[in-house]
Amino acid sequence: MLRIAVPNKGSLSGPASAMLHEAGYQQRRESKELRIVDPENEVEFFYLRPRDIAIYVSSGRLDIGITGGDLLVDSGANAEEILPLGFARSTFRFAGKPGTAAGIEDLAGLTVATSYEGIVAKHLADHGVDASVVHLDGAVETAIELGVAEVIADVVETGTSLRNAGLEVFGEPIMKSEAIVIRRVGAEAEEPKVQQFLRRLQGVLVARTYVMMDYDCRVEQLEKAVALTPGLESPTVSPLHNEGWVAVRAMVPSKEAQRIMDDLYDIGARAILTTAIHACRL
Ligand SMILES: Nc1ncnc2c1ncn2[C@@H]1O[C@H](COP(=O)(O)OP(=O)(O)OP(=O)(O)O)[C@@H](O)[C@H]1O
Ligand SMILES: O=P(O)(O)OC[C@H]1O[C@H](OP(=O)(O)OP(=O)(O)O)[C@H](O)[C@@H]1O
Ligand SMILES: [Mg+2]
Repeated sequence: MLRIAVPNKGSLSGPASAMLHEAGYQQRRESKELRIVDPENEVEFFYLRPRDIAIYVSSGRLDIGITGGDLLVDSGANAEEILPLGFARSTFRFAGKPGTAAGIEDLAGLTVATSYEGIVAKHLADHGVDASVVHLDGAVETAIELGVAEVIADVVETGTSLRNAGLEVFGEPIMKSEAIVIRRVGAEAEEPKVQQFLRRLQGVLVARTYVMMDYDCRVEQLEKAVALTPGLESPTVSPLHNEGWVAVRAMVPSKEAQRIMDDLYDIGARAILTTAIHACRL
């Protein structure tokens, strides 16, 4: 049975469970459940603190985990990313009161408050900057106002939390992060159950980012049309009853669907339809 760690709280928890559900796995019904077995799919899910997931996975007792890229780096655990999941996207940045610092080189002798001590200490060391790091569990934006630190390093998504605290980011982003699937470094890469799990999640990612597009066009316009809708491998082209016309079917990125429909219309394609993809295996 495949043993998988899933975040039990925070920003990663809801989207991770939703994605697993979409991939056909049973998920817990109540937020207090710590583990559930999905016998049909031969998978056991363990609901753990996002911060602890890389540690469990690196121990080898759990096969796979879903966590944040930043949390993996912060943990220093012997685990690696095997699939990016496209949600919980954020950057990790330094911030302070306006005028405090312009870049990492200005941090020498200052104190940085963060919940991600592993990332920050390594980043400072890599840049040869001698600053102190104080660990706080959360709400680090308040640390400056309360005199615990001059600077913070934290997750930034919209920047609202920083603005509300009167703080500004400075310097280069320390890292980018998103939700990822991780495995222990050195684990058997070709394990069929793991591969099947990854294919299912990839299917969800594709179904979320692509739509199916169908249209009719004149044979003379086919080359131009196919250039607009190359599909993942190659589009399906079928003859129509009316001579000189073909029907074309291809997957296109959902974000570009409207523009592609306009462009197809302009070259004479008609009956242009898009339909949602509910699931897929590439
Ligand atoms: N506002 C946000 N937008 C996007 N991703 C976020 C946001 N806040 C945290 N994350 C991501 O979620 C992960 C942090 O998980 P965590 O469970 O600590 O979230 P949390 O919401 O801060 O919960 P907690 O209350 O335990 O601090 C990290 O990978 C981080 O990049
Ligand atoms: O840029 P924003 O969109 O404002 O998002 C970033 C904020 O979200 C997270 O906080 P969270 O709500 O998890 O609280 P915490 O600090 O207690 O972890 C993070 O620590 C930042 O404070
Ligand atoms: Mg948090």
